[in-house]
Amino acid sequence: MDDWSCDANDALHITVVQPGDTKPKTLSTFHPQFTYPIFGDEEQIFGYKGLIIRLRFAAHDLRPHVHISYDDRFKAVGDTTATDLLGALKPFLPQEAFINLPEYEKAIQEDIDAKTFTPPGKLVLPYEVDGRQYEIWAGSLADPAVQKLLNRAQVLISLFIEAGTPLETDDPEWVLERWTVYFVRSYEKVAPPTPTASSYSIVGYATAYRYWLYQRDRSEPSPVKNDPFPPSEVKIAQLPARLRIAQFLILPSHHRSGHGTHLYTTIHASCIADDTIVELTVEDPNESFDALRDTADYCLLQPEFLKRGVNLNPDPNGAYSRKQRPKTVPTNALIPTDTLREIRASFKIEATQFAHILEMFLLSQVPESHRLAGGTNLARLLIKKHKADDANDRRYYWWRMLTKQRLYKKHRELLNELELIDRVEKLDDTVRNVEEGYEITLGALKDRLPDVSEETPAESSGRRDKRKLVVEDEDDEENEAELVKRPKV
Ligand SMILES: CC(=O)SCCNC(=O)CCNC(=O)[C@H](O)C(C)(C)COP(=O)(O)OP(=O)(O)OC[C@H]1O[C@@H](n2cnc3c(N)ncnc32)[C@H](O)[C@@H]1OP(=O)(O)O
Repeated sequence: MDDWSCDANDALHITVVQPGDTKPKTLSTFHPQFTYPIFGDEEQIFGYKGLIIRLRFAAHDLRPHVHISYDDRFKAVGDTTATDLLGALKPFLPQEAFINLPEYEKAIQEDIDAKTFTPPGKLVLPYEVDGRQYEIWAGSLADPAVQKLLNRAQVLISLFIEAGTPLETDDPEWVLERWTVYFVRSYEKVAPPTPTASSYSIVGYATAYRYWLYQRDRSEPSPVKNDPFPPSEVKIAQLPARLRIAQFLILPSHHRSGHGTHLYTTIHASCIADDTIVELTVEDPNESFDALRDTADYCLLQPEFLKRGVNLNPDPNGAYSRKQRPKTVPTNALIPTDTLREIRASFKIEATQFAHILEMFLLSQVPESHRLAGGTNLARLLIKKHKADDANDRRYYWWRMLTKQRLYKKHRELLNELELIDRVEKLDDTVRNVEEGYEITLGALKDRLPDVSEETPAESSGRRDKRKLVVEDEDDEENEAELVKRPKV
């Protein structure tokens, strides 16, 4: 029976086409990353030999088509039958994808609107990569032209984003506006292959929606009303909101050329320019998106941190000269918390993401020879702690304490279920994993940014306020088990 089974990811070919001299020509072909939403968890198709499911998209307007071919098909034996391919594909593709191939090819070759096609919405950013021109356009999902394109593109979400789900595009207009589905697509402007062809070709797209930010003035009594929602005088799209990136996709043929970064920074720039948006968030980012976002946010924030002299104070509240280590992590004396709050608010970066970028930056300010990556003697540091002779060793000590403080606060419930010794060990392992993840990102950024890690750190502003709580104490500096490698913690 195995002979009749094949890997669904291999069988599915996604092809981007343009009109050619006599019939459509292929611009790029690639396989999906996931087919489990369509063909089940095993991602296997039963009952075909030499199966090819070709999913074509017109390069400019994504007109879709699916074509199935195979050498042989399993003849049913009892209840055992070949996978119903059309039945599996139909819920994921627009009806228009199921016309016959000659009809589709004719539509591509003779598309009289192609020449004048421009992506719906507004041009937000033209840019160039390796001498080729690209553009990012943005439009509201309430625009029917945007809806049409999104409906055609959405199958790609199931095929490339784990647990990604298509958006509902037939919601009432006020919902579509609320999601302000801030929709960004990136198009490559290519020389048209025929006089009537479009010069646009898709590279990727992203959607983002406005998440209403509840800000109640607690001095006012709460007015409970039973009026219809939304009230007619309220424009949902103008209420204070977080912008949340929901789907984000660059086609495999264009990976690692900076398009994802252009798309992300364009969305981020639009947030900064929009007074109604308070911060940018991301829905369930995966590891590669996190890598992209970390590098992009770091490039954005690093110059600001340097300009504002952000660094760790190696001697908070004179701790170095005292015998007793402070009982709590003296956050306000270690880092300029007011300045950082201001930077975070003006760059509209979500709190945990900001903490990651800040930790990464503060780590980079400790010369590498004083960090784990440079082989620093951690055992000795854990004995000397805040009294280490070298200011950079103390800076690194306090970096670990600050990072542990955040991790402890975030995972307090989980950690408090553990015995003290296990808790300490777990936290220590976690901070180590976080540090390793930061070192990977800092390494990836080396070519893009000037290396500032060996610079003399500025002394802190010496604020004295204390903050409650923190990591247990850290005679416990033996830390903890895992909360995962390269964890987003
Ligand atoms: C909210 C969500 O939708 S989460 C889901 C995100 N989307 C997907 O996973 C769909 C499939 N994948 C993709 O669409 C793309 O791989 C993306 C969007 C994740 C990345 O897009 P790209 O255009 O390749 O990113 P870009 O070229 O701008 O990369 C910028 C940096 O991010 C990091 N990066 C990007 N992709 C990866 C990866 N797969 N692994 C590790 N690091 C990565 C690298 O540091 C890279 O810089 P470098 O190439 O100089 O090393």
